[in-house]
Amino acid sequence: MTDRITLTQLAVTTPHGVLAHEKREPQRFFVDIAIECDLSMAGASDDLGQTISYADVAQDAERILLQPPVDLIESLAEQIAASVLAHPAAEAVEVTVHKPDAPAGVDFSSIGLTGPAVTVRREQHRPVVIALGANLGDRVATLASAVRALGRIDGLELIEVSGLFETDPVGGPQQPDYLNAVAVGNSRLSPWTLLDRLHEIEAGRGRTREIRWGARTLDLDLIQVGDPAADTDLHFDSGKLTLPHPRAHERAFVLAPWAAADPQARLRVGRKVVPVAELLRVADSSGIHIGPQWRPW
Ligand SMILES: Nc1ncnc2c1ncn2[C@@H]1O[C@H](COP(=O)(O)OP(=O)(O)OP(=O)(O)O)[C@@H](O)[C@H]1O
Ligand SMILES: Nc1nc2c(c(=O)[nH]1)N=C(CO)CN2
Repeated sequence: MTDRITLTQLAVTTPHGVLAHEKREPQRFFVDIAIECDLSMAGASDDLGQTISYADVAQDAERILLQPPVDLIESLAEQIAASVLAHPAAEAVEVTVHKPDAPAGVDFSSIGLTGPAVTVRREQHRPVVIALGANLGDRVATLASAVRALGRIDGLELIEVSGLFETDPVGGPQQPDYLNAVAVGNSRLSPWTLLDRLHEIEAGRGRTREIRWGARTLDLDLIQVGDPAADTDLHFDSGKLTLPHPRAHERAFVLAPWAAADPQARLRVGRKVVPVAELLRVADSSGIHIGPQWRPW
C-alpha cells in the first residue's frame, strides 16, 4: 500500500535513558510516524471513520513518551508502533525516535535534527477467517478458482482451506443446495480493503445481488479478523462491514467447515469467546453433509 499518513517531529521533553541522570532529567525526544493504509475510501467519502485520526495517533505516542522512564528508544519505538497497529485500518507503520541531546561522549552537528535515532517498521499480521459458498453453476470449479484468487491477494496468506460441505439452503427463496467451505489465514490488509477484494473475486465469478439470501454463483463472507482468544479481534458494525460476521455463530454451514479447517478456532459471541466446536454442537446441523473431495490449492 503506497498511501501514507505521516506525523513528523512530534516533540516531547521527558526523562528516558540507560544512565541514572537521564531517568531524572528530562531531555528532548522527537518522533516521526509513517502509517501505510488505504486512504481511497476516506478520500471518496470524507468520513473520518474510514481512516485513522492523526490526532489519536499523536496523543497515543505522546502518552507513551510520558510514561515512567525506560532505558531504550527501541522500547519507545516498539510501543508506538504497536499502538498504531491497533487501528484496524493500519497495514504497516514506520516509527523513528530521535534523541538529539543523548549523552554519547561526542559532539553532533548543531544543524538540523542530529544525534542518535532508531527506526522500526512493523506490519499488520491478523488472523482472518473467510467463508465460501456457491449454489449455482459448476460449484466446485467456482469455489476452487475463488480459493486460487484468494491465494493471489497481495497481503493475504492462506494457511488452511477446509473440505467441501454439501448444505441445505438456510433462509431465502427455494434454491439449490450449497457447497460451503472456510479458508483461514493471516492478513496485513484493513478489513474494508479485504472485503473489497472479496467482492472483486465474487464479481469476477458472476455474482449478482438481487434477492436477499438468494441463489448465487459465489459468496465470500469475512467471518472474523484478529484473535478473540488474545482479545485482538476486531468487533464493530460500520454499516458496510460488521465483525465478527453477525450470523456466523448460528450457521452450521460456516461452523462445520471452520472447525474442520481449525479445530481450535474461537468466535466472539456477544461478550463471550466460545470455541467454534462448541457452537457447532448446539447449531442445527441436520442439513450439513460431507461434500465432494477437492484439493483447491
Ligand atoms: N462480515 C461481513 N462479510 C461480508 N459482507 C458483510 C459483512 N458485514 C457486512 N457485510 C455487508 O453485507 C452486504 C451483503 O453481503 P452479501 O450479499 O454477501 O449477503 P448475504 O451473503 O446474502 O447474506 P449474509 O450477510 O446473511 O451472509 C455486503 O455488501 C457487505 O457490505
Ligand atoms: N446452506 C447455505 N445456506 C445459505 C448460505 C450458504 O452459504 N449456505 N448463504 C446464505 C447467505 O450468505 C444464506 N443461506
